[in-house]
Amino acid sequence: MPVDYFTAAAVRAAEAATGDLLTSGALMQRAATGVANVVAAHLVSTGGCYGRGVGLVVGAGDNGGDALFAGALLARRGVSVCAVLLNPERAHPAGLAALRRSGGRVVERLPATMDAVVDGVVGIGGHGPLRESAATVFASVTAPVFAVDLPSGIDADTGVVHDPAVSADVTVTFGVRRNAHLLAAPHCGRVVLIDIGLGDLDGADLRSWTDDEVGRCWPVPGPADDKYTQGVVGVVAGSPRYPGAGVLCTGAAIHATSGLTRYAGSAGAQVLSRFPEVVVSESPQAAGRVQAWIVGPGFGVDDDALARLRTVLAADVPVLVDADGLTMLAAHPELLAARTAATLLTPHAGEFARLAGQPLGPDRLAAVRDLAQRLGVTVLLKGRGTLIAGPEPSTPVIGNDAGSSWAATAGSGDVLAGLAGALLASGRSPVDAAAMAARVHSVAAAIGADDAPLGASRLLGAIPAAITRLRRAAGASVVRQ
Ligand SMILES: NC(=O)C1=CN([C@@H]2O[C@H](COP(=O)(O)OP(=O)(O)OC[C@H]3O[C@@H](n4cnc5c(N)ncnc54)[C@H](O)[C@@H]3O)[C@@H](O)[C@H]2O)[C@@H](O)CC1
Ligand SMILES: Nc1ncnc2c1ncn2[C@@H]1O[C@H](COP(=O)(O)OP(=O)(O)O)[C@@H](O)[C@H]1O
Ligand SMILES: [K+]
Repeated sequence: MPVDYFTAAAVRAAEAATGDLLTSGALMQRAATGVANVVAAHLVSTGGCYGRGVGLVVGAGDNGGDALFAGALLARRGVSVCAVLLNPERAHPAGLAALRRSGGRVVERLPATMDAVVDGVVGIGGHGPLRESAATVFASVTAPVFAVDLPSGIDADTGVVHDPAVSADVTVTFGVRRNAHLLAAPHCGRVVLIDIGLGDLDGADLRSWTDDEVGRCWPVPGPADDKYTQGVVGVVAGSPRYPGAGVLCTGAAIHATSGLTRYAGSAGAQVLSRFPEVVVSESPQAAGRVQAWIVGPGFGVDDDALARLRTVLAADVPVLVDADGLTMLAAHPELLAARTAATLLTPHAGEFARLAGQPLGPDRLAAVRDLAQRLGVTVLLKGRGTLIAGPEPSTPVIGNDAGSSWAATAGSGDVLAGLAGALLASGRSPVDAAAMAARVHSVAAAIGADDAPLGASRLLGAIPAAITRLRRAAGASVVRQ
C-alpha cells in the first residue's frame, strides 16, 4: 500500500464526520494519549519516566490542548511537567485544568535542562512563521523536540518551512498524514501516526511509494525473455564538451533493467570504453528501434542538438527529456504538441522555471501539478524532495524524500534520467517509472555514500545494491522469475 498524505481541509472534514467523537473531545483524548505514549517511550528508553523533566510549549488552539492533556498524562507517570503558555488567556481550559490537577506547573520559561520538549504551538490551524515569543522559547532548547501534529511554523498543505519554524526530532500525528510530513520531511524527524478512529480516507493530495512496492514492481527478466523483449532504451545524451553525461546516463540505464541499451551521440567511444555491452551509433536515426528514448543530459543547445530533440520527440514511443533538452523545449514548446506517446520531463528548479516561465516559488506541490497539467505531460521536479505529477488533475502527486542529501552532486541527475528512461522502456507508466527511479536513486545515494560525500560514478555503482535492497524489502512477494 502506498502512503497517503492529506490537506488540512480533508483532515478537518474527516474529523467532523466522526460527529460525537469530535464534539465529546474523544479525538483529542486519543491524540493526547498518543503524544504522551511516544514521549514516555523516549523517556523509558533513556532511563525511565519518574523524575524526568518535560516542557510543553502551548499555543492558543487545540494543538495546545493536545499538548496540555499529554502533559497531564505524563505528570501522572511521575514526570515533572512544566508548560509555557504563549497566550495564557486562550490556552485550552480543560487541558490546562487537567495539567494542573495532575501536578503539572505553568512557568514563565522552561528550565535549562529538560529531557524532552513538546511543541504544541500550532498544528493544522497554523499560518506563517513561529511568532517571536515561541521562537525565543525554542532558541534555547537542546532536548529532543516532539511536535504535536506538525512542527510549528510549517504549512500543513504546502510544507513551506517559514523562518523561524520548529525542527522536530519526532512528530506525532493523528488519523492520517498531512502533506507537510512528506514535503517538509527533514524538519519533521520520525513521524508517528496515531489511530484516532478516522478510518480510511479517500482523496489523497500526495502519495509516496513504499520500498517494498518499488521492489515488487521492479522489472526483472523471466524465463521467456531475451534482450529485446524487456524494452530497449535509447540514450541521446553527451556532447564533445560533456561526454560524461552520456556515460553516466547510459550506465544507469544498463544497471536499471536487463536487456539492451542503445547510445546515440558523439560520446560513443567513451561510453563503449566504460560499458562495452552498449550498442552505439552516431545519431538517433541510425540507432535502430527502441521502446523509449532519453534525451538531453549534457547535450548542448545548438542547432544539431535541437534537430536531434525534434527527431526523438517525433517518435511514437515514450520520451524522457532532461537537462539541455528541457532548455530547448522551453524555447520550443510546440515540439510537445504533436506527441502521441507519453512524455516525462525531469527538471531541477532552474529548468522548471524556464519551462514554467516563472520561478518555482515556495509551493512546489502546486507548481509541479500546474505545469504537468498545462503541458499535458508527466513532470518530475528534482531536489531533496522529488515531486512527480501526471497530466490528469484527479491523481495524487507522488513524492519521494531522499532521506539524505548525498545525491546533491554533479551528474546525479544524469543517473536519475538513465534509471527512469530504462523503466519507461520496460513499459512502466511515466509516473510509476519516475517514482521507482527516484526511490532507487535515493537508496543508491545512501548506500554509495556510506556517510561520506560521493560522486555520481559511485552513485551509479551503488544502483545494483539499491535494487537488491528494495527487492528484498518486497520479500516473498517478489514475482517468480
Ligand atoms: N479537531 C479535533 O478534534 C482534533 C484536533 N486536534 C488538534 O487540533 C489542532 C488544530 O487545532 P486548531 O484548529 O485549534 O488550530 P491550531 O491549534 O493549530 O492553531 C490555531 C491557533 O493558533 C493561532 N496561530 C495561527 N498561526 C500562528 C502562528 N504562526 N503562531 C502563533 N499562533 C498562531 C491562531 O490564531 C489560533 O488561535 C490539530 O493540529 C491537532 O493538533 C487533535 O486534538 C485531534 C482532534
Ligand atoms: N538536497 C538534495 N538531496 C537529495 N537529492 C538531491 C538534492 N538536490 C538534488 N538532488 C537530486 O540529485 C539529482 C541532481 O540532478 P541535477 O540537478 O539534474 O544534477 P546534474 O545535472 O549535475 O546531474 C536529482 O536526482 C535530484 O533529485
Ligand atoms: K505543533
